[in-house]
Amino acid sequence: MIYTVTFNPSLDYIVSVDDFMLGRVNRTRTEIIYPGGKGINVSMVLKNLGHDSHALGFMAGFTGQEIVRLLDEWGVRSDFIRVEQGISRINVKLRSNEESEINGQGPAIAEEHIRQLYQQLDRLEDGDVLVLAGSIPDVMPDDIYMDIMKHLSSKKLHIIVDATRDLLVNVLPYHPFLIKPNNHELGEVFGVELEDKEEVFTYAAKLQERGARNVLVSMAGDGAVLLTEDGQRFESMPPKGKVVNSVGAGDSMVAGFLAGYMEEHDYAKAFYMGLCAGSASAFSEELATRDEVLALMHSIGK
Ligand SMILES: Nc1ncnc2c1ncn2[C@@H]1O[C@H](COP(=O)(O)OP(=O)(O)OP(=O)(O)O)[C@@H](O)[C@H]1O
Ligand SMILES: O=P(O)(O)OC[C@@]1(O)O[C@H](CO)[C@@H](O)[C@@H]1O
Repeated sequence: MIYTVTFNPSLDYIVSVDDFMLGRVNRTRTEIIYPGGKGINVSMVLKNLGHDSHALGFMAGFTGQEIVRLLDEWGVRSDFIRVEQGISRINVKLRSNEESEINGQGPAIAEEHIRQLYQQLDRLEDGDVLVLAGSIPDVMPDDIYMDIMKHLSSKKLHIIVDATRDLLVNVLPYHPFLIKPNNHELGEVFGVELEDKEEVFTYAAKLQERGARNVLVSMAGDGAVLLTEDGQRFESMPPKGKVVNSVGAGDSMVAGFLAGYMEEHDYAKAFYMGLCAGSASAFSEELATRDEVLALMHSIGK
């Protein structure tokens, strides 16, 4: 079974505004609400790709209830731990001449809630996949993903981590199966700005030296690169298309990679399916569907 954990789910309020102006009353042209948070997006795209998963994490208040309801409607099984205080975030995604985002902090999670998560994770079995994705509420220590990996280290799991800075770096000694920073997040770890693919490979290799098994680095409109544990290197520009809504493109890439890997245990298939799932989400209002992903793979000869 695949499990995703989203510590900090959200309702994504995606609005488009023509010529947004700071300091003025702006009116939306379109508005839509989706359940969000990185692990949740991974679960939703996996569902679209034909793979069931179990979404775990924490939720609070009326927004939390709505996230669970929307996931249920999507056909994603979830078992979120309810936090009594505060509400799950509403993250604002503004589409105008540029894309801007305001992401909330999320409710505080108490020791007791973490204990409940550990109880759920103790049910994982050898061969299961665990996706730890997204930010954690501000008040939490940034070694929580590491602690979870340490706790589960006696099991043979495939653990995927999509996080930034210390939250990501701390897990490396526990050999995550896959990490997926974007090029800016990878650069941030080393205090450099990375645009060029060769440089990205160099720094991805440094994360492998520190313990990551496979390193997938997304580069938005410039595609992605992958360094595998068996020494293969893949790089590609994305398929062609018009960007409509890139929220969740990175999560779609993680879901596509996972689906491709599970279907054929082949890194090439995983890489291209990840790449095209990212682009398919970026090219449509909603998250990628299987047909869209396969059509884009076909368009690049994969
Ligand atoms: N403008 C674009 N054109 C084509 N493909 C894109 C574009 N933006 C994203 N993608 C696809 O999605 C993948 C992931 O995108 P990106 O690098 O933006 O991830 P991310 O920064 O983790 O995104 P997010 O945090 O919004 O989920 C890219 O590698 C690419 O395949
Ligand atoms: O604040 P975080 O946890 O880093 O990111 C949260 C978020 O921006 O990530 C998803 C897109 O990747 C959105 O659904 C969600 O709003």
